[in-house]
Amino acid sequence: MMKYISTRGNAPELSFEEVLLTGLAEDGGLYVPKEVPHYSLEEIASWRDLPYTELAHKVIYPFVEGCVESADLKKILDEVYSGFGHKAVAPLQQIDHNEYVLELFHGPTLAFKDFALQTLGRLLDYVLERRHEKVVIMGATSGDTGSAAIEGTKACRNVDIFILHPHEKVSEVQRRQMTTVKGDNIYNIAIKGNFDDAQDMVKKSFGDQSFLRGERKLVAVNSINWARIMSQIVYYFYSALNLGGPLRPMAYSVPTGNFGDIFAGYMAKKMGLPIEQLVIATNSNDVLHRLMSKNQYEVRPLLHTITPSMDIAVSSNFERLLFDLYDRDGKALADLMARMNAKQDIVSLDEEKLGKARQLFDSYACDEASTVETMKAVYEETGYLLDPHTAIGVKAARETRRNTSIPMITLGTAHPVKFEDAVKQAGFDMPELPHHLTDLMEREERLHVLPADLDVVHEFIAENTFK
Ligand SMILES: Cc1ncc(COP(=O)(O)O)c(C=O)c1O
Ligand SMILES: N[C@@H](CCOP(=O)(O)O)C(=O)O
Repeated sequence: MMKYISTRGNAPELSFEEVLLTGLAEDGGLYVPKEVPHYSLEEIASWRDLPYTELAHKVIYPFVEGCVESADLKKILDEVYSGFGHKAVAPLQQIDHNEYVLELFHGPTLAFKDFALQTLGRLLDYVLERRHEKVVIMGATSGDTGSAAIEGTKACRNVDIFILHPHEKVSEVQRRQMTTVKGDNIYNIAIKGNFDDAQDMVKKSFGDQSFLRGERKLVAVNSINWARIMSQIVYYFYSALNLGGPLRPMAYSVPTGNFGDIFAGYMAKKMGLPIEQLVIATNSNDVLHRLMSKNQYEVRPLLHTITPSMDIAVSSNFERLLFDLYDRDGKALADLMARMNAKQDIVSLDEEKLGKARQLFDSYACDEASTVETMKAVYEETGYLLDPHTAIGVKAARETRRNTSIPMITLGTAHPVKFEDAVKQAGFDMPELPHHLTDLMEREERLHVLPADLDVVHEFIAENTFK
């Protein structure tokens, strides 16, 4: 059975089931697998003809073995991916010679989050029914995680879900995708603050769960929950196998905020998939690009951009990478994280560790003008409209590419229909909403605007959970 350990080295080892039912570790760290499964090129090559769902089972099962029966996992994955709007689940779109966009927006909420959150919702139901327990979910969103988490868990009988988004800082489609879902167990909280405030409140809540009166566990739906990362690894294998991998290497450019999606790519590489290049593509909230290029970690005030989902300053999953860079030394990492989280000083990494990071990753920060230019350029070249987050990935791919004979795959993280401001700025008409969302703009909304005050939020959650 797979065991999970905390990046800060001072929390109990957990099983998958326990990791699924938590968020941060007791010591404030993030859970990672104690040992990562590794596959030979021959073994990976033998998965070449598998449809997405079967490949997902191959990749995910070792992480959940002992907690989820193989046949039950198969049933869950069949259900999840048969609900996607494209038969290939994650199709590749070619935009130039050896250059591709991996379309990850064919799930119900039109962003890559559906891959993991549809699965996570069903896994939660599976274990909570067995345990006869109810939980409270608290999630922070800069636009996409929220709706995907609500869609993924709305049918769960044993869950109350509270999603915090930054008030007036997500797109209208994103907000409506969250606030129009009907359900007595769904609560949308618009925080008068930014995404980092919301994420900070969620993280602090794991440290002190007294507001749940010892009656409920708190569960995370953000990528601090390992179950999110696990499902996101699959599409790296799927896309590589579709382009001749693992017998030839691939390069990936990943629009990055919380570092979850690109960390999944790093995991795929650790598991044996030949990945030659991983590009961290950021918007003007470029804390990771500044760290990678100048060795200066400095959290600056958050900027509100036309790529709201990437408006994130504290990139949670980077800690999981640092844990590996610091040779899985929990004590060293706890010290480093204390300095990084103090936000008073500019923190530098040990040069040798930074060197390792630079071997693994390139980085690029794309401003709004270049984002819009890239949307226009790719449309002119191919007739294909990118969402602005994906455009950042494409721009970063083109600026940092090391070897043009290796396929470069940008993760297409969302559908452009979610981002009217960017689409209009680039001079395009809005694409139509897909069939299941055609009346989205007429549906009734439900949300609660609250100050960015943790006590007020806890009071609201307790009031509604125990009413
Ligand atoms: C559309 C879109 N692109 C990119 C990202 C960044 O992904 P990550 O936070 O996993 O780095 C997000 C949000 O997380 C997103 O919603
Ligand atoms: N970009 C996300 C922010 C949260 O990231 P997560 O992957 O950790 O859930 C969003 O759109 O909500």
